Amino acid sequence: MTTMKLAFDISFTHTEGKWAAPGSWVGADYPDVGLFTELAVAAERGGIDMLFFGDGTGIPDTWEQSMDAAIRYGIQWPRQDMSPFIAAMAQATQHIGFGLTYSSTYMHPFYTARLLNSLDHVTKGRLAFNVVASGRVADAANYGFDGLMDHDQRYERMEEFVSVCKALWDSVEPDAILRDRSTGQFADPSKVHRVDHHGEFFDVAGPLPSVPSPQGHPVLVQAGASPRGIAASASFADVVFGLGGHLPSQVKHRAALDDALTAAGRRPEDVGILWATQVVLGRTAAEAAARKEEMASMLMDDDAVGAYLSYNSGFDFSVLPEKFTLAEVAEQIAAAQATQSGFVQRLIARRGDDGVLTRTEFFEEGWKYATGYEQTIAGTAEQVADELEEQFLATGSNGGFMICNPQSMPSSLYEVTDLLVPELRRRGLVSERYAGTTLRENLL
Ligand SMILES: Cc1cc2nc3c(=O)[nH]c(=O)nc-3n(C[C@H](O)[C@H](O)[C@H](O)COP(=O)(O)O)c2cc1C
Repeated sequence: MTTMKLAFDISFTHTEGKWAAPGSWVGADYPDVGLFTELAVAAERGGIDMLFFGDGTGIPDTWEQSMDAAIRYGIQWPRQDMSPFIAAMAQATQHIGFGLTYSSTYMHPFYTARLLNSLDHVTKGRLAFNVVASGRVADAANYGFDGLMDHDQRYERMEEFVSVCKALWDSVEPDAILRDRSTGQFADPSKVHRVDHHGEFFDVAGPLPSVPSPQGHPVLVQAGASPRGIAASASFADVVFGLGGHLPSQVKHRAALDDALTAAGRRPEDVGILWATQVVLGRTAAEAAARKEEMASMLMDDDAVGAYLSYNSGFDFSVLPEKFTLAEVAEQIAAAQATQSGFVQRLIARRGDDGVLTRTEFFEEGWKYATGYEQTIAGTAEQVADELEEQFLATGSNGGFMICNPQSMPSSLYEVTDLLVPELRRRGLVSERYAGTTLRENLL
């Protein structure tokens, strides 16, 4: 049987009030590298295939065009560049992989390809690159853009970005380095090639001034969920990061990806989806249910919720009237070239798009979305495993789960490694040990 892969997204261990949650950041403050290293060691001991870090570089300021709410409440901010942290975590571990995010909308492929090549060396072949098409205005302003690039153009740029990275990673052939002490020849010039790329977005000469890394190319991850985003996944992703928590949407996403892969001349069975999934585990169902309720009870101010939603959608929800329909909001979001997936689409999937909603209802739903309350699977290890098994089977047993948004760290990780993983292993759903030495061998 194909086994389920397990990744753990620890991008947000400290934002949205989680820095102060019981059991969180005990004895350490974000971004203490010691706690991250402790997490990596514990995740590896518990059989997690990959620790994952999303990224965003702006302070949310879409809400009322101000960053005050985000700073006051610690909404999606602060965020470190995780690459040096991954280098540290890799030194304390041997098997677990690391997923690092950079934006193809703002970064340059030469710099990125070179950095990721070095990280693949430092991790000994345990690196994944999550390529994102940033849909956040606050990020744009850091890179000299005064607004968002057109939605589909972000994906045109992403595809070119990735093809340049791949050409650079291939520009030094795996056997180009000779290190022949007897002749003094270091490398074979016939195996090092210029790239000479001239495209719509980038001009890059190459080659990469680097030694080929253990994986050659890091594992490529992509998360776009719109039709154009899925087409981009189909063109290059090794594994897709998909929104979980709503099985009918997941089944649709899987089918759309399969069609896009076939159209791109690739085999659907070669590209798994890791479903973003939130879990709360308890030794009893009642304990888990009570802990899930704690998530929603830690109520945040409307400003904090608005800062979160507006940043992630690229749309200022403070302009909403007292009453509106979701169809009207979705239309305004599309007109603003903001993301076409996420909270509003999720709400439409649940409630339809023609019912009237008040602002208060919208922000209550928004807080549940921000905390992941609605889609959190709470229960004993057996109950959570039942749910994951059902989702895995219904989506083609291809990929696995990205456990996201832990309530508190490190305690939420220990619940997964100590309660859930043993149950999934007992069912033969998760393998007993790492299959190989590189992330590509373990995750794909
Ligand atoms: C599961 C998931 C994770 C994402 N992670 C990030 C991230 O870490 N940083 C970021 O800038 N964008 C992230 N995105 C945003 C996507 O890269 C993309 O911009 C967004 O989904 C809009 O594209 P779409 O309309 O094709 O979905 C994520 C999206 C999804 C669905």
